[in-house]
Amino acid sequence: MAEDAILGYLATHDEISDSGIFASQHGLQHNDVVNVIKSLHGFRYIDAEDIKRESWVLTDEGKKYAAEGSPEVQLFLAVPPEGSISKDELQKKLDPSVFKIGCSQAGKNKWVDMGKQVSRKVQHVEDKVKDLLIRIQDGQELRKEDLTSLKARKLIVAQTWKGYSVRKGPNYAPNRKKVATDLTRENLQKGDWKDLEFKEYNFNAKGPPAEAGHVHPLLKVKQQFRNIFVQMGFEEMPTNNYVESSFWNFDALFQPQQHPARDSHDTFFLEAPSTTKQLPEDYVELVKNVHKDGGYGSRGYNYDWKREEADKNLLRTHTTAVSTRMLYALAKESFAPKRYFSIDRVFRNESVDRTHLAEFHQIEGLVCDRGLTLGDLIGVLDDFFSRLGMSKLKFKPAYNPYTEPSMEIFSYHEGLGKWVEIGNSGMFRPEMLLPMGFPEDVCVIAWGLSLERPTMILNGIDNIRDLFGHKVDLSLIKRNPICRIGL
Ligand SMILES: N[C@@H](Cc1ccccc1)C(=O)O
Repeated sequence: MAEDAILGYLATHDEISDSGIFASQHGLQHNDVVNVIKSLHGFRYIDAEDIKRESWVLTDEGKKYAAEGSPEVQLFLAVPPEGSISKDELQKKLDPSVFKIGCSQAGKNKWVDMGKQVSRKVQHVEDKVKDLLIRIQDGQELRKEDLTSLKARKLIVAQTWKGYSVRKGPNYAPNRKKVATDLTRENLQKGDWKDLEFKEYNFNAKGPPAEAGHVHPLLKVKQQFRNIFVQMGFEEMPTNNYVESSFWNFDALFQPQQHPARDSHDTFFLEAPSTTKQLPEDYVELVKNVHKDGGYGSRGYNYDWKREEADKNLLRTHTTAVSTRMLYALAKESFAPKRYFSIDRVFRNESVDRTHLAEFHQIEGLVCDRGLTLGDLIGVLDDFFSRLGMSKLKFKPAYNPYTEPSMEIFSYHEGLGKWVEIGNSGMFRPEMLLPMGFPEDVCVIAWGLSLERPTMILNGIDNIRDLFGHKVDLSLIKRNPICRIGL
């Protein structure tokens, strides 16, 4: 509207001399007119020059007197027309500031006699100050000396008014050409892109301000787990790389090479580089022997262990590969009890559905000490999960190639009214620990769970794709302000 008015006016006039007057003549808001002027000026439709005017506005005190009368008149009216009033009486009738200012101004004006008793010297007064203030409110011009006295009494302040004078610019046209902001499929199909004028990028434009910091629920829950581990005296393990060799992911864990998990149906193998460059040769030899022939009181698997299988690179399928490397390093030092945890990404060649993704996060904890028992494992798990608010636990015997005994962990889900599997656990086998070089009486209890599952339960999410990956529900992130991460 303002744009049509400005361009239309310039079609028949040389100049808009004052944007403020133009706005009020055309029934427009001056702000809108200014915005349009800036935009048209940017595209050189018009030339614009700043104009400034000083104007006067009432201070809060000034506004009060314009409404209620000046203090001197309020004081005068409080003095009886005949006789007198004691100063104390008079003070009680007025506001403290009105009394103070009123006394001095009315005294100066010679309206009243000020002593212990106050009496009128004149019968009528005019409230000149109030009249002047009202005239300023109405936008009228005042004499210089009146302005000076109101300013001295801090009843008015100067305000600079800014506006523009406007003339036609080099690109002037009575209507602004519509500039395209996007190149659409239709533009390409119709071929009209050739005639389109595109809006230039504004690299100085600022994006909408973020309302607050937000954190992804997975990160938040990850931090909660971290806090629990740290409270229980666990140290975080370095989580290494996503690419791992089959050796560290499987062989070192006494997982036989024919195990179905080592199939490409279950595991992502790397094409390039397809094999690892380096393995600790002495240790590889010990691992090979325990698979083939056993030892350390074990009969082994009695199969033809192949180095090529161990060399194959893959995307690690569990964070137990992280624990394995850590334990191997630990076994080289003189023994001291340890508690470790890791939370990081793992990959499995699974078909993706509401509850499964091909990549997810695992949380893994382990305790390494002399003479640990299954009771210690159950006790640690009980402590760990009750800190998460899951105090009803059930354990079910299970099988893992690297743990014996092994237990699946179930928790009673009040909302669903049933037991749900929340993790897997066990005591690492001697076939895994002894080739690393641990003393025979050292035991390692360990457990692992997914990060996504408790996050989904805690956030009431029933489709994992809303939580993780390229289809993530962004409003979910917005509902998780960063201040609650508890860092
Ligand atoms: N690695 C197991 C979890 C686990 C960790 C440690 C001990 C036992 C089990 C899994 O991926 O499910």
